[in-house]
Amino acid sequence: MIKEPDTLMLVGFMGAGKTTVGKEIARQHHSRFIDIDSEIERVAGQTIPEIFIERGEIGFRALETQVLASVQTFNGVVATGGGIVERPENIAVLKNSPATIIYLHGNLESTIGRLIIEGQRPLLQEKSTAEFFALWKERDPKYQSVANMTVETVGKTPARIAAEIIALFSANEDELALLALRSQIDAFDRQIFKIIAQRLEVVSSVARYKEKFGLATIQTNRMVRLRNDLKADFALSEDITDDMIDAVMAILMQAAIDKENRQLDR
Ligand SMILES: Nc1ncnc2c1ncn2[C@@H]1O[C@H](COP(=O)(O)OP(=O)(O)OP(=O)(O)O)[C@@H](O)[C@H]1O
Ligand SMILES: O=C(O)C1=C[C@@H](O)[C@@H](O)[C@H](O)C1
Ligand SMILES: [Mg+2]
Repeated sequence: MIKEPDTLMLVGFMGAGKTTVGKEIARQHHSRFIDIDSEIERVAGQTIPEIFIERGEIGFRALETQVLASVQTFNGVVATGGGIVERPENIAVLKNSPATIIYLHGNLESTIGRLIIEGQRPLLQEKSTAEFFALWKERDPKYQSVANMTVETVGKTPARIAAEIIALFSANEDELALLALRSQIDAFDRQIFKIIAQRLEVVSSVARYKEKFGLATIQTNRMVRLRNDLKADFALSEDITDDMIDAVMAILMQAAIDKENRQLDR
């Protein structure tokens, strides 16, 4: 299916990284890139916020449908706008498209965080958090329904996501389901290590506290209690065994002790 598509189209919620990752795929793969939002701005001679103000969302969606039709055989990477699945006629175009369509899946928390930093998206300004969440839930199955493959983006850099997508070009049809699952696993691994890094940041503050009050780095009672509490909390899980908790906590605690000792120069 994926084999070096003439047209690779990215869909997903606003802020999922379609523009950023699309440009990165084009850079790494030496292909061309087009962004439907930029094309709309070029055709209209206005920015997206201006189009929303002057023509309303309906006017914007009409332009979007027009531009979507014009990029169906674009030779390269196409980044769509987050609302490309809003109109049923666009969904029909995407379902019948000769393009290979990838859904860049993310999570609401990181997406909203990025969009707030950026501003710019009219729908973000006018919707409450609850409405935004509802929009997310409503669009997710629509992106799934038009995509040939879903790539999980949480915790991954744009360069990593781009490389993952390029690697799909040499995969055969049978491998795609497996690669979609691995895409999720790779995202979890990144999240796990990000949380470990955050845990170690807190360890730094603990070290400063211990220094201030002259406490020992190793608090044996707490280390034992921590493991026992975790074992109790995960007692019903078949996968998180006591042995696993002991092994993982041994690594985390050693990393914490090393960090505290480095920091306190002990
Ligand atoms: N994987 C990522 N990790 C960190 N930041 C990212 C990632 N992907 C995108 N970003 C950042 O998030 C912001 C939004 O990204 P981008 O504009 O590519 O989203 P989009 O999917 O094209 O959104 P829209 O549907 O509104 O066009 C940008 O500031 C970008 O740098
Ligand atoms: O999610 C949406 O509906 C939108 C996303 C952006 O890409 C722009 O197309 C516009 O801000 C609307
Ligand atoms: Mg974009």
